[in-house]
Amino acid sequence: MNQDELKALVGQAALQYVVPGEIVGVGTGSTVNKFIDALASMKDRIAGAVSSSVASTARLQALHIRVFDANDVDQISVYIDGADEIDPAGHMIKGGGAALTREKIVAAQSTRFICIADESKLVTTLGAFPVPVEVIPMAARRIERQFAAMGGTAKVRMKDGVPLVTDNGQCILDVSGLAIKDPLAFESEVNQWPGVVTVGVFAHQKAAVCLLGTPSGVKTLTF
Ligand SMILES: O=C[C@H](O)[C@H](O)[C@H](O)COP(=O)(O)O
Repeated sequence: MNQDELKALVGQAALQYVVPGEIVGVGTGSTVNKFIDALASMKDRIAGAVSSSVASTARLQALHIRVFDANDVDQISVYIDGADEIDPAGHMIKGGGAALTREKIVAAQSTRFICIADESKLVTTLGAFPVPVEVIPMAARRIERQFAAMGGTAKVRMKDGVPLVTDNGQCILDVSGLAIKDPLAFESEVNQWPGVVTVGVFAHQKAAVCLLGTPSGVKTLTF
């Protein structure tokens, strides 16, 4: 099975966590796209979705799945999203698709985070994947220096030759060279730096379950 097929496998498997009659929280990315496509098969049995990005909203709406504004919804039972890395405790790095801020908002609004990923995303220690951090552009240089003091190298994410602009009108720093041994402490610290909108370490909103796509099928990890 190739990586795309593994993503489709977990996207389909995530349907078992969707609560009929309710609104489901929907993440962003290539694995979530598989979930959204699978969700279309039960669109008449759910109330709709709260989406974490412009891209996921467009895909949901194209499949005639109703998308609610997060402000119009109270608690969500289940949030389904992918990850760039997940550790054995369910802490994750997210934001490879630049959607980390809205993802963290919808995850915070949800009771259970169900992570869907192919097995390449499971790591012992977070940090081999550069940590995405959404920042206010005028603070980017200062935040780069703060990461340098920690031993990391931060680079502004580019798209088509110019700094990428997120759905929230901000930019992304990708920080390499960090081995994140204490994800909770790391997330708390970076969150306090002026100009940081969201750090792409999800330790306070970690996964409750991870559906991991492997060549021998879906492996379920619970945390
Ligand atoms: O901003 C994007 C998200 O955090 C994605 O969920 C993450 O990058 C994983 O994406 P993919 O499923 O495409 O590997």
